[in-house]
Amino acid sequence: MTSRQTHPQQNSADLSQETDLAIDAQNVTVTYEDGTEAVRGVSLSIEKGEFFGFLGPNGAGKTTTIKSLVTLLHPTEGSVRINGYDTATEPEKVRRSIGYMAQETSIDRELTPRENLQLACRLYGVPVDQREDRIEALLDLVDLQDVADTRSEKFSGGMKKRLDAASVLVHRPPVVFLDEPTTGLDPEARLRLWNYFEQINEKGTTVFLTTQYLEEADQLCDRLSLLQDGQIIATGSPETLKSEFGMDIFQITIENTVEERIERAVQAVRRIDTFNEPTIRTTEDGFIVRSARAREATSDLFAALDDAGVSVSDFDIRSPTLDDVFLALTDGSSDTTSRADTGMASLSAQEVST
Ligand SMILES: Nc1ncnc2c1ncn2[C@@H]1O[C@H](COP(=O)(O)OP(=O)(O)OP(=O)(O)O)[C@@H](O)[C@H]1O
Repeated sequence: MTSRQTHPQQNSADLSQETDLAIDAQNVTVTYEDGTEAVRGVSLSIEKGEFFGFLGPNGAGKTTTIKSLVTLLHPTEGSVRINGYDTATEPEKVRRSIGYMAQETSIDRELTPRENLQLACRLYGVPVDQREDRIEALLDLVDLQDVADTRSEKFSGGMKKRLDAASVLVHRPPVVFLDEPTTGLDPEARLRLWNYFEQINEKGTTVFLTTQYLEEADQLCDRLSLLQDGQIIATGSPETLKSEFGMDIFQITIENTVEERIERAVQAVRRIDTFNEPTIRTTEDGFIVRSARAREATSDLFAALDDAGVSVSDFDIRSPTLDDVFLALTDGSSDTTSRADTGMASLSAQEVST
């Protein structure tokens, strides 16, 4: 996690106007030519130094929003100011004051990491006398010193992403936009990238990160917004969202599992008043109860199961995760909905090397 303190000396002083907000978007709406309403009335007020997550399933509108913020797309409605600059009237100033890591890596595979960073320095107008030091520091940051002079063509997906991350930082932008930077990476590569993002944020850089990974947002972000169908459905710190929307989860495994016995157990649990409108979902070998009062109802639960003649072989009670928040908010807490139905990904999902 991060300090919200900004350290202006770390970033080029002329890249940001006097304002407390790094990102100030009001009522951004994007309708594509074919009529798709990809983003509908999104407003964001992100302070300098924040690590902000923008979270949503495939097609929720994350990339469209990020493109509106980095001047690659004109919103149909609404306004955006980045570092105090208006994206409609001062796009050049916005571009100079940001780093943007797109979903597709933009590195030149024919070039070595050092050459890629030299190229980025030229493109971003980094003063010639500062280039060498910055390149060395960035190669260190992303652990590519050992392969600094090797052509990047055969690099792993994680190495390419690290190089890409370094190349958007050469001009020390006060704000960086990262569009699903860890999608498709293996867990180790993902953890390394998280580490770099945390480091740049600790040095005062505002980070705007889109991700499908709830755990990623939970781990890194000071605050986050959940996006669904182009609209923000909740904003807050991971802790606030979990305490506001997540309910404790009680998972029960019962002995000698047969459908009839599970059903009998569920009926018994439904009659427990203490739970106060719980959501109950059956599993292969038992059931899961979601309730704001799961912990208080523990002894009632065991008594009810005992009365119903059902023996428990295992149980677990846990605090909600952001997955649970998302399920609750998207009305996915019904008996039949699983995480897969939300389209959100988990870090335990199949890893793919790019
Ligand atoms: N150029 C386009 N023309 C028409 N519709 C588009 C265009 N680009 C995206 N869309 C649609 O807009 C919606 C939002 O897409 P967007 O790529 O912003 O979502 P996303 O949350 O970034 O998803 P993903 O994680 O898959 O990249 C989707 O329905 C998508 O099909």
